[in-house]
Amino acid sequence: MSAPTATDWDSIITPFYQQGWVWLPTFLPEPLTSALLEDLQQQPLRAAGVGRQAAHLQDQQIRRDHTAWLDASTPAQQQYLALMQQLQQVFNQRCLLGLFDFECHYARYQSGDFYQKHLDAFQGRSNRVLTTVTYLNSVTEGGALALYDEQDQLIRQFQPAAGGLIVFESERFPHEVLPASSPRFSIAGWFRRNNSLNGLIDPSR
Ligand SMILES: O=C(O)CCC(=O)C(=O)O
Ligand SMILES: [Fe+2]
Repeated sequence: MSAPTATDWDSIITPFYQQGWVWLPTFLPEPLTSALLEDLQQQPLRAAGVGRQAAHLQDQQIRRDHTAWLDASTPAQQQYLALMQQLQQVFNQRCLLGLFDFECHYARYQSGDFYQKHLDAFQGRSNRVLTTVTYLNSVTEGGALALYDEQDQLIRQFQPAAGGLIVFESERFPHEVLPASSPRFSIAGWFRRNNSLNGLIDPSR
């Protein structure tokens, strides 16, 4: 697997610095995208929860995807996590974000599945700094990611493209997954800061 060159990192950092998000339709090399998709299909996926306390039925009104956390247990996962570690270093060196670690899960949306508009982090209540979503297959209809600004105005809808990556500031951009009309596979992840949360447990898992 070849990592992006120095100039490629520029094409990530410059737009991110200007707008707080960046969309890279061809981030992952094709062999790694296929290996990850195959790996996802071996994993026991479970109905995703929104919060620890939320009841399952309530969760289902908000999101319908099935997920499995990556734990570096396969070569594909190791390669992906190594690449994201490089990305973490670049963000830390160039944007001084103080990112401390990365967690991510596979997600499968089947036809009709969605994730209602939400923020991945609430100010002061989470140590999630950056959200990343890597798409493992291309979807031509339905299943777009809609990204909104701080005034709740639509910025853009992104149609999942195999190997594509979006990165955005977790506290700043509400977003939603529009109902899928065919299977949609991705890896959603979060770069985190090592905050002390005054006894609050980070609500990520
Ligand atoms: O899959 C996507 O495009 C976004 C998923 C998402 O918002 C999340 O898992 O928090
Ligand atoms: Fe999200």
